[in-house]
Amino acid sequence: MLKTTDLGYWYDRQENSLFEHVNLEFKSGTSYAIVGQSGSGKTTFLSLLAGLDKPRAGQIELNGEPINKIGLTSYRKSHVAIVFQSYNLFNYMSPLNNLLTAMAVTDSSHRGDKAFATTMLCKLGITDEQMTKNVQKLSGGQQQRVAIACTMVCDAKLVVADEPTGNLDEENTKYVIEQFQKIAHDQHKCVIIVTHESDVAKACDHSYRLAKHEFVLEG
Ligand SMILES: Nc1ncnc2c1ncn2[C@@H]1O[C@H](COP(=O)(O)OP(=O)(O)OP(=O)(O)O)[C@@H](O)[C@H]1O
Repeated sequence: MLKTTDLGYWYDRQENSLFEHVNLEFKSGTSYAIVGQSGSGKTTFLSLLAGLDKPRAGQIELNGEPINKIGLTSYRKSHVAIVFQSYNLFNYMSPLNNLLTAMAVTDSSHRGDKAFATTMLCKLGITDEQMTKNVQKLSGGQQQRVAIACTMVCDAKLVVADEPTGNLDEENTKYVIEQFQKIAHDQHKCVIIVTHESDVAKACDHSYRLAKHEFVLEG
């Protein structure tokens, strides 16, 4: 589904590149973890895959089409759903309205379908009462589940997450990872998660370590 060819990125000078000549493939229906030391370039790599930044070298293709040809704005809108460590929800809205907004701004095929949004929130353990109160009144784990539900109601086939369990306790981490696995396997999406947590990496179908400017498959 997603393919990088000779991908390279550096902030100041090419001699200080974070990575170069990265040739990887990410498939639908599969989850991937990206691990590596702090500062190695994991978030930067994820931001390229998400179309938030442009590579310095090489290219990224979605189903054979370079994403810069699709146009990064339209690529992000139609094909990518992002989950952040800090949830990034509209904090003046309810969980339900967050989902309805996500569906509207991404032109989801479920746009306006309140029943569908309710079902997805319910699947993620958000109660009827929690769905309609301000999202800030929910715990961190519950808010992250709402953020994940947002990716489930969008049509985007690529779901990228940057440290999605960074603020969560063990129980919520386990739950969140189970949901990402369901998104990959049941919704047949490609899920790519940057993480520092070995349990999260182990739960994914494949894990790449970014070390010494290269991505190495670990498991
Ligand atoms: N806008 C920027 N300008 C210059 N250097 C940057 C910028 N953003 C990040 N960097 C540097 O690029 C390197 C990689 O950063 P990145 O955030 O991708 O690493 P990471 O592996 O995700 O780190 P962490 O695990 O700590 O989140 C770091 O050394 C960082 O200081």
